[in-house]
Amino acid sequence: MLVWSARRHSGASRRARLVLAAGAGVAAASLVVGLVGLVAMVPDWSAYREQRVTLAGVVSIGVVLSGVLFSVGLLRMPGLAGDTRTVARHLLDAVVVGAALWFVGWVLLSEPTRILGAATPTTCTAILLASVAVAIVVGVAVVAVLRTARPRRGLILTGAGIVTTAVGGLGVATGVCQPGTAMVLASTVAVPVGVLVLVWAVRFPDTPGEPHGDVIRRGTAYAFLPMLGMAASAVYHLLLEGRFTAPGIAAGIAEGFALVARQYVALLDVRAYAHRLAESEAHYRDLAHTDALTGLANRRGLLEELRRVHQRDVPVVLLALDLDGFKYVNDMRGHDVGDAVLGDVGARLRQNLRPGDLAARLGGDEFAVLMRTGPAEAQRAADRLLGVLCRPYEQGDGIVFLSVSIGIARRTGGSDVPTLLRNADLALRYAKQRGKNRVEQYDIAYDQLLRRRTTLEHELRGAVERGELHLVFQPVAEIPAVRPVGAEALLRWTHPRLGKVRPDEFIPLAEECGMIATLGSWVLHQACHQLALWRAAGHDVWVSVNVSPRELHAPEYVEQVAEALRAHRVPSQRLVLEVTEHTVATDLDELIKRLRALRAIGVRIALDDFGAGYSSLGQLRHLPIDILKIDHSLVAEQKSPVDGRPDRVFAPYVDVVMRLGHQLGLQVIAEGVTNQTEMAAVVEAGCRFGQGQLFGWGVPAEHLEALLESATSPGARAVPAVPRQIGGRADGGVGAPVNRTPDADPAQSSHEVDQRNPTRGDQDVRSVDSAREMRQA
Ligand SMILES: Nc1nc2c(ncn2[C@@H]2O[C@H](COP(=O)(O)OP(=O)(O)OP(=O)(O)O)[C@@H](O)[C@H]2O)c(=O)[nH]1
Repeated sequence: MLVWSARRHSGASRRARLVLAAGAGVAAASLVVGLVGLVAMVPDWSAYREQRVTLAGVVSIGVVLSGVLFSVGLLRMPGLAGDTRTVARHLLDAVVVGAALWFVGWVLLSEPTRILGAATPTTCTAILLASVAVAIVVGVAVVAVLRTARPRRGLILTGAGIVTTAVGGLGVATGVCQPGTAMVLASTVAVPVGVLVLVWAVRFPDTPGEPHGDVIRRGTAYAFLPMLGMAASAVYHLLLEGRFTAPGIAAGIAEGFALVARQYVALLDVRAYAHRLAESEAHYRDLAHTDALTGLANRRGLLEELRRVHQRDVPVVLLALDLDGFKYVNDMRGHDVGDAVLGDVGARLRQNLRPGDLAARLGGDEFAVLMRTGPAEAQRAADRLLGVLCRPYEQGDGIVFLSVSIGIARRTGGSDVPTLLRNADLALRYAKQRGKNRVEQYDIAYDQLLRRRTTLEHELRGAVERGELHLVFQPVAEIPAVRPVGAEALLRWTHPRLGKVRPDEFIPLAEECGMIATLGSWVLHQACHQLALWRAAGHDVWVSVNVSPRELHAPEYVEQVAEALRAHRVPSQRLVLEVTEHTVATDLDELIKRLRALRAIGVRIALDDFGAGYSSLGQLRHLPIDILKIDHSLVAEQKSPVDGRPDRVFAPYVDVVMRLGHQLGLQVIAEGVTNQTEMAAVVEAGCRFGQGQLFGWGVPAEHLEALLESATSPGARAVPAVPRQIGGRADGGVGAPVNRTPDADPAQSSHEVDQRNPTRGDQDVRSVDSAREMRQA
């Protein structure tokens, strides 16, 4: 039956059940032998003393054999069976339990307790062996049940069946030795009951379980129970003045050895566990120091290596690398291609390392190479890496072209790890600033430069709220009458600690750090506010404001301008927005769209710095503008090519631009007019408006108002030329390109401006009211 039921299982489970079936078969056979003997001897049972001893021996052998098979079968059950050490562990546990049980049994059966009294089988020594086998079987069953994960109903039943069968077998062997037949008869019932329970247990599914278990979760506290049982029964035995004979001592020795062996196996388990722990720790440490995408070290790995080399007295150079424009690879080709390129970069770095150097990916498209060498060799290595990393990257559906910027910093006397990292990063930033695709060595001068930039960027963020910004206005004059008709609003920043900050320093910075829109909006409102005040005072003037490419790029800019005009109630024609040729060069279609929208609300558009070199004449034809401002470089005084006389009026480019402007229906303003000769030249070329040193620098609003008043008062004279101030001027219009006026001077104080303030003149001054009037003029 058992064999048949075992076939319902497969693999290890089937094999285990077949062994159990063999055990049950042997147990049944010994039962049959016992019964046959019983039947043969029962008429004169007590007379067959010797034959019964032999029969008890035969049955005991059957019990031992079936006990071994039961133990093996149980230990091979799924959920228990594992490697040799697992089996050894279970077996030793079973011996610990079994030896304790046997010892307790020995105490109870031996003198003086003798619970079986006269029925004690003292003559059949073979039973001793069977009892040991049964004790071990019970131990194995207890351990199997305790060690198997739930649900374990099937295993509990299997254990119960095995124990019942084994105990039944022992009962038969013991009963055969006794003068009466009661015990044999009672025990013969136990064996088939046990086998039936075994058959019943097969109906339950195999238990799952983890034979190896976790050394942390696997407890050995249960071992106290058998020890306590043993100790209590030993004390009890001593108290009754019992003697410890050889079997009792043997059981004690077996228990002791089993416990020691079990501890040894536990120690091996702990050692193996500690080894696994150390291995996984090393693995995770490696992972924690490795970049998953490239397999290079990550930032933590680099830092650890830096700290390590920092303790040694060797030359150390750190290369900081950053791919140029990498975000476009992601944007255009997708993140997967971006990842593949980063992987290739890692591989190229690895292939080009010198022995002992370390490459790392610090994150994103930032890499670093730590070299144990001097700066000259590092420079050569960096140049080589620049070439290697700039080679095309073949990526499935096409080639990716990239360049890289590299900063080099070397460890100097007292510099620590953070300083080395920071210096390499500064050198990298400098390489980026200087146009990318290049190598730069760290220099203290960049450091100061970048520190100042960082300070300025930080301070600029609160400059509007702290009221550190103000506008100055540079007059635009009608020429040759030299009558102010407009003013260009220029932004100035005076910081309480840093003093006056040059516009050509802070405006590009505002562009880069995304503050230009905030500054531009502030300038627009201030300029409109001032325009409203001047108009309320009866001055017929317009104001121009410089607009950055970034502002023009924003779709909401047109609405912002309209809102500013509404808020300050100024006619839109009085506002001129100056865009630079640089803006034109970036995104012409977008620019045209935005300029058209601005003109649609009545605002006039001036193209600043025309001729400085960005836009083509073809583009000019498409640009919806009203005013051309000729760059100062075209206005600058030139000698006549005919006779070389400096006093001879000659402005060929102004002449050309004037014709072009008039052809296109534009007004033209000559910028950077510094003296009478230049004014005469631009007037002769047909230009009627000028701006520059000759007509005044950027002055506070009240000074420009005084200028306007002087121009409109009866008997007013032409505005006198203003002497060039110390240090020149800075054209601080928002969005103005850097260094577009060589004579820039941000340090201009209101005091200086006061001194230069034009006196009221007697020139016949007319007002220019609108673009139409400008055109007529
Ligand atoms: N594919 C990929 N992209 C990443 C990963 N980590 C960061 N990035 C992207 O890498 C880009 C890094 O861009 P930046 O270095 O700021 O800019 P850049 O385009 O390289 O420009 P510059 O450095 O100024 O030349 C960003 O677009 C990030 O989103 C990554 O693991 N995989």
